[in-house]
Amino acid sequence: MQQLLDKIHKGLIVSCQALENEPLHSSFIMGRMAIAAKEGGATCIRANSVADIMEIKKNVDLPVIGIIKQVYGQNDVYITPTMVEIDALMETKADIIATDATARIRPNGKTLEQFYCDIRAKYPDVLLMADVSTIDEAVYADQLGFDIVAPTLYGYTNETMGQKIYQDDYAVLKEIIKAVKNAKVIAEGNVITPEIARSILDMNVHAVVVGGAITRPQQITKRFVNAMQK
Ligand SMILES: CC(=O)N[C@H](C=O)[C@@H](O)[C@H](O)[C@H](O)COP(=O)(O)O
Repeated sequence: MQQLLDKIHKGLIVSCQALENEPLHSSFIMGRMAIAAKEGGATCIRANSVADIMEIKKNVDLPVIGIIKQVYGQNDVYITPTMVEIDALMETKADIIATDATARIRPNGKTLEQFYCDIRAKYPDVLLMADVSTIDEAVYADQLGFDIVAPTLYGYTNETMGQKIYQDDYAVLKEIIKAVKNAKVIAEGNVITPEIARSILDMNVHAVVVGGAITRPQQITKRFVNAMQK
């Protein structure tokens, strides 16, 4: 466990994800993305779905943070929301499992605390990453016993919609780093330039996750087009 955390310390984690509605949706392509990330120096991959994780593990020997994005009806919790997705991720031998750790009630009516206890009862040793959206949620996830806390959902909940990690001189991230006592803090979400990644690394985070700015060409293209139209 500690060995794995050491391995990813201060490194770049590349999120290789493309949902059904995205142009690169394909496990084959995500596997190639992971190879490219490794060639570039990434220390870890974050990936969504059993198929993508299996393909990525076939192609690279880097640790993988596994998630399953699954929407249940009208419920807003979609990152590894229930035990069904945890069980499936355990089968893939994902090295770390990430889940929504916001204060929202989960699809099956469970609170985060109930869900956390269920996971720990069944898989006591799994490395768990909490995807949170606020400072309070980061503190709570740390108190529950999550190994890693990340502001992945900052900007994606009703309370935080549209906020970006780099705004206000990284105020929210800085507060999370200060408030979290035991878990490792990993920066994730809207790290869109190497300069932002560098600034964040200097703030005593364990590692940095970059997704779209590396693996979503539609986002990269848009950023160029927007800049050129100014
Ligand atoms: C909010 C949500 O569902 N985030 C997802 C979580 O896994 C991914 O779609 C993001 O790409 C990932 O968090 C990395 O962030 P960014 O792509 O901004 O570097």
